[in-house]
Amino acid sequence: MNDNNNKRIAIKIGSSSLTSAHGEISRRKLEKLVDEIVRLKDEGHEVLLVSSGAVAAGYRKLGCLKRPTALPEKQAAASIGQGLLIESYSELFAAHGYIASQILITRSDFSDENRYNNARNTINVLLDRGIIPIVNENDTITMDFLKFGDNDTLSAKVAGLVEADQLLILSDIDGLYNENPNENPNAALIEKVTEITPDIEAMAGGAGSSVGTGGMTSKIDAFKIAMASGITSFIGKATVENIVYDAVHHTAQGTYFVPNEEGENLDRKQQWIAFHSGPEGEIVVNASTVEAFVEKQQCLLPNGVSKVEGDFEKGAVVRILDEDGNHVGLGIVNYSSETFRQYNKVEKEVEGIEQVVMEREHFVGNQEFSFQTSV
Ligand SMILES: Nc1ncnc2c1ncn2[C@@H]1O[C@H](COP(=O)(O)OP(=O)(O)O)[C@@H](O)[C@H]1O
Ligand SMILES: N[C@@H](CCC(=O)OP(=O)(O)O)C(=O)O
Repeated sequence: MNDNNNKRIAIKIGSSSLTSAHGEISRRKLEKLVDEIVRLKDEGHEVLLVSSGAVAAGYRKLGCLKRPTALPEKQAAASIGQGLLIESYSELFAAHGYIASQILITRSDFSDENRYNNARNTINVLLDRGIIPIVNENDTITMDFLKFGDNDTLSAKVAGLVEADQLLILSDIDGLYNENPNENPNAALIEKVTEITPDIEAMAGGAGSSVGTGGMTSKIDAFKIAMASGITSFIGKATVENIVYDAVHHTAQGTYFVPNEEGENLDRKQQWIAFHSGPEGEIVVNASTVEAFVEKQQCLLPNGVSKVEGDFEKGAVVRILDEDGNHVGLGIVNYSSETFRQYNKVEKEVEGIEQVVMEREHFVGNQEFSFQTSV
């Protein structure tokens, strides 16, 4: 085992891998996964869980016969199920001498950079002290349009936040198939992906069970985020014996997503810009600026900005477009929209406007991350 390379492991477990078909926690499924996670802990790994299952574990006790679809019922079910889930995890880990902790987050916690960094500090303290943090979206209080929406992309974002060495997504399927296996029983398993191309995206379909949420589509979105953050990830079947241990050691059946070493490796600030910030406006830049700034990595100068959309302050994240409206990237601007407008109006001479519109380390090129946001 290579301890140094695989020290910090993030594991996402889907609803169907934790609950029975009748809307209850499956003690047997949970016990099996906890036992395998304990084996990693005993080997010295730090482990963070992103666990789904709050709605699936709670709807029956709320009096619903199947997983509710209306928001208030789902939120009420999550309020019951989340407590039960954490209680079960805590008991099972405690039997092996480990402590579990609960972290519930909403998208707005991450869109504020200070709160984002604060979450990281908290999780790092827990991991450093051997605790197993268990993350879920705060389903009970989050409105649909403010949601991360699925725990697949949430797990990749949290893995990036804490600089995990690996992300394992455990599901009810043993990997990515070249077609949705629900629709084509002859679909073939893909063992390794080094780049998420449109062909790979086209393979992914929706959820397979009545409790699953994002299906393979949100998992591919998650792997895109993980790869852009330089994290190797895996998807495999939660019920397979020793899946956790074997996946960490790259011997499990499933699909591994391995980032290209020369590819993008967004640091934490760039991850925040790309996945969490939410741009506040747009700047349109001319063709020679796209070439100079993006391709040749030169400075982005004020006279390259031909148009500004929206109202934003200095320090805001903005979307950069070319003059044909194509997305060029996202980044933090050194001037407000007001200053840009004045500069363009007053013959390019505004006091205080200096040379650089955006620092390179505050720019993320070319990636459009548009994910679904409803559970
Ligand atoms: N190309 C594909 N390869 C594998 N599974 C796929 C594919 N397209 C769609 N799926 C479906 O995605 C399901 C897993 O997602 P989901 O039901 O959301 O599970 P979870 O609760 O673990 O997140 C699989 O059971 C399968 O039915
Ligand atoms: N946050 C929700 C689960 C959202 C989700 O992504 O579910 P799943 O597709 O089962 O991983 C819950 O705990 O019920």
